[in-house]
Amino acid sequence: MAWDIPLTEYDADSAALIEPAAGSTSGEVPELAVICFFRDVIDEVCGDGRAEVVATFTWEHGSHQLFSLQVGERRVAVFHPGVGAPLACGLFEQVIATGCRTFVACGGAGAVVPGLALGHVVVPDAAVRDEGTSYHYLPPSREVSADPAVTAVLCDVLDERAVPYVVGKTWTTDAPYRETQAKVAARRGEGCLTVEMETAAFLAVARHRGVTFGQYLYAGDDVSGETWDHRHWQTSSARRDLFWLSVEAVLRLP
Ligand SMILES: O=P(O)(O)O[C@H]1O[C@H](CO)[C@@H](O)[C@H]1O
Ligand SMILES: O=c1cc[nH]c(=O)[nH]1
Repeated sequence: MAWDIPLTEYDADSAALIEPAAGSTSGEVPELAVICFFRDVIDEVCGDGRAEVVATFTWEHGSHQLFSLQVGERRVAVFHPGVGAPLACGLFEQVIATGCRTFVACGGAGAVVPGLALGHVVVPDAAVRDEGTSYHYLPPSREVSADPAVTAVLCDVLDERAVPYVVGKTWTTDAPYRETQAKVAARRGEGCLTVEMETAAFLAVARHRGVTFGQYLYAGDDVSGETWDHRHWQTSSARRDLFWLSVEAVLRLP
């Protein structure tokens, strides 16, 4: 059955009316950036003047700061993208327009497969596009893949640090409260390890804008069983570790 769905009407030919504006900057913007979903870790690492604020992006709900963090001899930008693909990609677009070119994101995700322990690291090499944002950046397709060269660098960092991980597909959804048992089983059947809300869209924007992007996820809550297991996933110590692994990875990306 063919459905008449607006999201399939990708327009590759005409220019957008609104281009993302660079944020007003108050310092030098690093080319390397970590997109960090963990507010607690950003506060700990960048808060109270520990990193310089080099740009601010204001949306209706509030402001997002772009930090410049000194790491050894180099500087890495850090920002929280908000939750969900439209907002996260809006911020991603603005940060690209402000000058960052190479990105590693770190975030949490639900475990779709049983046995993925809390905190276990997942490197997504593809994402199922069960969200809307990516369809405005790439022609319709079921999945979008990550850049294998970037995935290889992210894996090298984990190998060198002896961090256990798995490489695989993630399911990007817009509706975390509509992860039904049947949907979870179907996504598991097509090879998904995790579910989250941004990866497919980030990959699509990165490809459209020609910037380098990779992502680390950690297994948080568990949606693989008959009932949801919260696992207190937002208290996992994996978050801080994943942030610093992301810093290390972005410093290695060309
Ligand atoms: O913990 P983070 O990385 O935010 O990840 C997941 O959790 C949020 C939903 O609660 C979405 O952002 C989803 O991707
Ligand atoms: O989108 C998400 C994120 C975490 N856990 C879920 O079950 N879904």
